[in-house]
Amino acid sequence: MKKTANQLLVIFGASGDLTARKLVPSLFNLYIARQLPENFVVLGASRSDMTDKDFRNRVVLESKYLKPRLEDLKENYIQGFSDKFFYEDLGGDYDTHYDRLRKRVEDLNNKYHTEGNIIYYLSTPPTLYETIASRLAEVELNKENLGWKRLIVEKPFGYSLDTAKALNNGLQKYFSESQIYRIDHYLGKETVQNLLVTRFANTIFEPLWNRNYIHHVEITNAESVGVEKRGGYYDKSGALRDMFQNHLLQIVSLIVMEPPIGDEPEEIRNEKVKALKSLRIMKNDKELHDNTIRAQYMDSTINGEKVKGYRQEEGVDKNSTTETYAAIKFFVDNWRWKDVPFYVRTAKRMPTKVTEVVIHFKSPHHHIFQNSGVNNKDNKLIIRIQPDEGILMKFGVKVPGQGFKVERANLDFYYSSLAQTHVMEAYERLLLDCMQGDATLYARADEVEAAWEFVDPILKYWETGDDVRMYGYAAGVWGPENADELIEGIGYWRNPSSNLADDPGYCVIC
Ligand SMILES: NC(=O)C1=CN([C@@H]2O[C@H](COP(=O)(O)OP(=O)(O)OC[C@H]3O[C@@H](n4cnc5c(N)ncnc54)[C@H](OP(=O)(O)O)[C@@H]3O)[C@@H](O)[C@H]2O)C=CC1
Ligand SMILES: O=C1O[C@H](COP(=O)(O)O)[C@@H](O)[C@H](O)[C@H]1O
Repeated sequence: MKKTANQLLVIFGASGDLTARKLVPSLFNLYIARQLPENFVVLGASRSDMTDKDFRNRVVLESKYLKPRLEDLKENYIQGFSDKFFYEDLGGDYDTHYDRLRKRVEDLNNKYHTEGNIIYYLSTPPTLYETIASRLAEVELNKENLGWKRLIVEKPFGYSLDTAKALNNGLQKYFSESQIYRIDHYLGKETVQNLLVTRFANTIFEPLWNRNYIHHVEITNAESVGVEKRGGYYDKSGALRDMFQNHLLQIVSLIVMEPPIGDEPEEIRNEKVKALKSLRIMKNDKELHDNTIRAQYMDSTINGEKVKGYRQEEGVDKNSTTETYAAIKFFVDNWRWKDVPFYVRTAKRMPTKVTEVVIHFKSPHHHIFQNSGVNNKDNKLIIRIQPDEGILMKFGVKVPGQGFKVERANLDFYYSSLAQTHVMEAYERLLLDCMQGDATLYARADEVEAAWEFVDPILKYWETGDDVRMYGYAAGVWGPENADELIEGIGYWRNPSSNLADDPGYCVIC
């Protein structure tokens, strides 16, 4: 196990949803698992007027989100954990009181022997990221003369290519790139990391992982929920910015990348950047029109319950043109992937919550048996990112009896079968990595910018292009019917609810 140095974690936006729902519960799990360093304290900072005691009550003692894996351990650990939390009020706009913050940091450091090592976690609205970095620098809280300093930056990282570049430049004025950790919680998921192991630790997959054997790649990210209480944020973002630009392109980069020399952070990140830079950028309206589909969910009844349409959600403009569904077809311009289409879709209000990667292999080039290679019976490798994390391989077997009738069989691996292995939550894993100075699972500046380069023309086209359509789909179905037209020659996306049948099983919107 790697060593974790003594340190202080300063959370900006400490009164917010993310702190309570994800960050503190993850720290609690690390605490119970004895993975926090011996000397470790948390200083929360935000606009709200709170004492240390109020903050402890809010995020620890009275929190409904602290649910350790072994519930009966909670009572034994919660008081000790809570004693590690402190709070500093930063006033109205995160712009002032940094002398006071510095004094508090120094006092905590001296009292709790955290050796000058500090992580600053920016969990505020993104408009404040640069302000906070600059104010920290003004009071020299970015200096590494005593202990290291790291800055974790939450998503969204920019709103477009230009704003992402501006943010990178802004932060890099005060913190060096090696100090900046851009979080993407999908990279903290075990199954996303396992993409690398599946590819590069098995001789049975990597030789086939190219245009000679792969027909197309399909990625689905579906959520059954709508925008819930985040309508205000989501309406300014949409599916492409919220999920595709970051989480899904990270998955794409792990599928597309060349083998890294080793498992050092920069070796892996260099290959991911190369992969993202090889995505073919769509240049003209025709390409953008033919290869992208956007849609919004409409009101519907799911399991007898009435469900609002997107435009009726709280915080959403009644005439909103923000997409809750995005499906994109694209190509990767390099030696390995030439002419292999990638199909990626992400959406809210789908029939189920699922994220999966499907590698569709080519048909055998000569069909000896009657029905091999027909009715979509080609080999598939299905990597289930969530839920039921695991890997499913579909291959042809002979149907018992006379003749050579081919049917498809499954080889199925579930992560849960590794019973004694505890799978860390994404935020737990990512926080621990940053505490240990491992940036492998964080996005680098050029990686984020390369992802925006690909997404920017699509966003611009959707915002201002001619003949751009916004389709509707009833909440609870697999998106608009015409999204199937994107998939040439196959005619429909895989139905991820079913591992056995590949029939579309779609509801068509009236
Ligand atoms: N919540 C989530 O599930 C996820 C959140 N994120 C990102 O994490 C960050 C934090 O998210 P979340 O906790 O949900 O956000 P919240 O809206 O809950 O706000 C976080 C903090 O920011 C402060 N704040 C809110 N609005 C303003 C403002 N206009 N000016 C100054 N301070 C403000 C609040 O301080 P106070 O209340 O004290 O005034 C609060 O402490 C965001 O960048 C978000 O995009 C990323 C992934 C998931
Ligand atoms: O970043 C985000 O991710 C969640 C989905 O995360 P998951 O781990 O539950 O798959 C999504 O709901 C949210 O809109 C987005 O901001």
